[in-house]
Amino acid sequence: MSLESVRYSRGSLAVLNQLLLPHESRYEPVASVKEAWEVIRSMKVRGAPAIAIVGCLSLAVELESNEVKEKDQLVMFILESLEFLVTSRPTAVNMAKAAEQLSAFVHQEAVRANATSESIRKSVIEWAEDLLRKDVEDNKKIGDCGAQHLLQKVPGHPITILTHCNTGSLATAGYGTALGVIRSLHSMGRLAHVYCTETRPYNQGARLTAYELVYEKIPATLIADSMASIAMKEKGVSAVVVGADRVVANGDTANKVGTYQLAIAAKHHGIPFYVAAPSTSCDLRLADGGHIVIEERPSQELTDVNGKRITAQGIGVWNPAFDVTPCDLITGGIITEHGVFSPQELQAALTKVMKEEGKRQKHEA
Ligand SMILES: CSC[C@H]1O[C@H](OP(=O)(O)O)[C@H](O)[C@@H]1O
Repeated sequence: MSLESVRYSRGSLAVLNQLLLPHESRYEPVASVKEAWEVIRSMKVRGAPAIAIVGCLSLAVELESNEVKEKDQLVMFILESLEFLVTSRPTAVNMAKAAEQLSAFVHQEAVRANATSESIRKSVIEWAEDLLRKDVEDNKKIGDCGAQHLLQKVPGHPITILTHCNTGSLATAGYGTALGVIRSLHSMGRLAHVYCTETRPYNQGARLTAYELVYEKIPATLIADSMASIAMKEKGVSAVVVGADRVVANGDTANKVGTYQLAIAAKHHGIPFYVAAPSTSCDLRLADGGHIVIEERPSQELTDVNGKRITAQGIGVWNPAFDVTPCDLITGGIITEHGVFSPQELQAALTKVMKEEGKRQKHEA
């Protein structure tokens, strides 16, 4: 069994088919951008960071294996491929952000003196490989920084966490975001227990998070989504920590559907509510959550269980894959690889980091 969402070496990419977990651990090859689009759309691969990583690595694999194109043709192929990958799923920002950054990078590379098809092809492959490496580094920083923050701010140790959906190694390149905080607390010996919600209708919690927690022998209990409020009331939950698909400028956060009601329940019980997200999941171009496109998925995900219909024909179905938690309900803060910020602090903090990063890159160029 494995917890790696992707297996990559230059010229070769395989993804763990998460639709089969926890019963079967099957890696499926992805040899092209088109195949990546399919595995993302079908949710064989899911999770905001993992979507961007698989998308960009699929381009790298296709560039590695195809004959080298003429320079202008190559640039056009790369730009069109990235544009296509962004259409696979609209709510998580990571793929769109990576596509925008990689497109700008390709334009820069293409106008360098002595730029060739080969130099462009190689630099794009290396960019995609850097994304994979950096995600694991970011997640470990999120985990440790979030754990330290919780130990300082949250009363009552060891700590009990309630989390939603799957934000672990199966949603990222490894370690995870909210589940990264849980991993870090566990490795410090300061985690009492985890309550993970089943997360209907895809069951990321029941099928994926429970699998990760059992795999690493982290003490945890699975609850139905409907049990979250009573768990907060009766199970000594110290904090709620969830992931994110898109955190916008004012701190409003799109995450798996059901997150919004967890934040409302946490507020009612006086339990701090945290979002754990890398800066790659932050979109400062959107002022507030009202601008986030919410993906609606096929009705069969609600009407069927294991391929068998459980509801009457003719019933209407609404299946939004995400909801938006307003920033005022994110009472604990937003845990990033750069530190923990209140929703009000986030935009200035990330803008400062981006400026410093820009200066560093200019200095290195
Ligand atoms: C590491 S954040 C993962 C994030 O993505 C999940 O959505 P999906 O399973 O539909 O891709 C969920 O919202 C998680 O919080």
